[in-house]
Amino acid sequence: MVFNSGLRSRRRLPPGPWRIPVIGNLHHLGELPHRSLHCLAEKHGPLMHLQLGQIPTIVVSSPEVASEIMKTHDLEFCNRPSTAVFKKFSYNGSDISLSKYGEHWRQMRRLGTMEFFSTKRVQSFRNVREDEVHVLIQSMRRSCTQSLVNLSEMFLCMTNNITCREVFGKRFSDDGECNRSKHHDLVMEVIELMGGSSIGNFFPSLGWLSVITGFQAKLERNFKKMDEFFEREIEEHCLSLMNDQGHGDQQKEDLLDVLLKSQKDSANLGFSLTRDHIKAILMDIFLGGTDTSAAILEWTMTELMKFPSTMKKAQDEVRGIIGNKGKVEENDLQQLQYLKLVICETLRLHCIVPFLLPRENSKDCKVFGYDISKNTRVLVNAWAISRDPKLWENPEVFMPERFEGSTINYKGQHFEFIPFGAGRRMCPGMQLGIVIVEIALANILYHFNWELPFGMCYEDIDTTEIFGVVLHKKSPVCLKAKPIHQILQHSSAIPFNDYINRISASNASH
Ligand code: HEM
Repeated sequence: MVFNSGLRSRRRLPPGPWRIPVIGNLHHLGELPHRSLHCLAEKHGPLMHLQLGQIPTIVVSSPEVASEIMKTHDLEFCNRPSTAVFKKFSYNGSDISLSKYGEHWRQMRRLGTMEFFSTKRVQSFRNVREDEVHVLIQSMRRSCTQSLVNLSEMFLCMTNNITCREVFGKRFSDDGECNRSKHHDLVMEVIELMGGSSIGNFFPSLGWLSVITGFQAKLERNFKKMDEFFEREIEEHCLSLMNDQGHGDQQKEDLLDVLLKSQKDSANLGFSLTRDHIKAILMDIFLGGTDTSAAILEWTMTELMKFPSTMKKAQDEVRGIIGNKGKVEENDLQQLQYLKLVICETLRLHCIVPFLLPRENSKDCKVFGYDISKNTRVLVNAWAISRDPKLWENPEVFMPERFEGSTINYKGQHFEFIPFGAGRRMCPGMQLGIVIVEIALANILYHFNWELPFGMCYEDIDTTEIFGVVLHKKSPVCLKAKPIHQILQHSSAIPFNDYINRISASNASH
């Protein structure tokens, strides 16, 4: 079924409109023919028109057009589309990430920027992150004696625990291990639903079919559980604030404390913050903060295992700088310049939010000479842009050195590399997410040597990507961990640096 393109033909969009048979592909965004989109982009240029069901959509695959959309015409293109799933989980557009552009979004984004994404706030959670990384390292130590370490699973648990502590001031898996809690599973189900696609996303007039397929019921069930979880925590926090057991100390405040205080202080805030607004922001933080950092860690370890000399260089750096201090702390991160390049390269090669979040234009406009009608959906294919051979030398190769001395960074100024998006709707949680990745990665490289499971060689490492809102690895990263300090204990006569050299040499000989 093909509908009117919605694009006026004064200058036709090459090569379109492409009509993707979405009916056969409704289950999951991951099944959208992403790789073929990449090929089409290569063949047909930087701007492609697709007709996804009833929704006119353009896919942007070049930095020039991305810059037109997210810089020159940012104001016209900074709306988010409204789908059934987005509406539900954003409490009808009450949040930051999925709300329509306008006064409400501006107020919420300002509140976020001032109160929870600021450098000061990010630093106030330093202890939380360092504690949870310590828990991660201890859990890895315990599990590595018996079996392979499932890093994918542990990274997710760690990021979920960090988010819970930042938001609610407590951990939900209280056994002191890096384990799953029931909230963890719930968050993962919701993220999957967000990445999935119901028929209503592409054929709004057929939205009722979601009831028959069971999608609607699943949506309602998960939303209800998440909402009940938030309600319980809000009630508990309100009670403790009423009893004046709120911490008072800004260093110890959790994000829900901050939101509840802002709600009380609505005169200063300039608008009234409702309970739905608060729950919508909590949803943003859970969905934005959990899966993304875990996926970056998962891909970084995969690439480091594929490139042992890069692994050695990163380990040498961290061990050389930290010496026998026993752990990496956040104060040390500034010195770990190579580690930062490694993370940049992971973000380039495995763009974690491959299509960014979808945008929509609020009025008719002209981009690169093409007329684009109001309400056209825009997907920026940041994944394809950061692997484009016209922009990157050997784009499929993991090579952190390419960023050495380069002015290109991920802060939204360089459109060939936009893993956090750009413009008004750029990710505000970048700092919060990156510091988790840095501190966790630095510590796992410092504390362990990593080996592939017995009988496996580097060519066997699976790098198949699963496309959802977040780009995951098809198979989990399971590795053999050799704790450095155990080796040290067994031969205490040899100085630490000799050990480091010896261990690094054994790593390099792989
Ligand atoms: C570290 C990994 C992360 C990555 C790769 C990432 C990526 C993104 C991307 C690509 C967007 C869409 C930008 C656009 O449309 O131009 C986005 C938006 C957003 N992210 Fe992140 N993000 C990360 C971490 C976080 C964290 C930790 C939080 C919150 C705790 C967060 C909260 C948000 C919010 C609220 C938005 C919506 C902004 C708006 O629409 O105004 N993100 N993120």
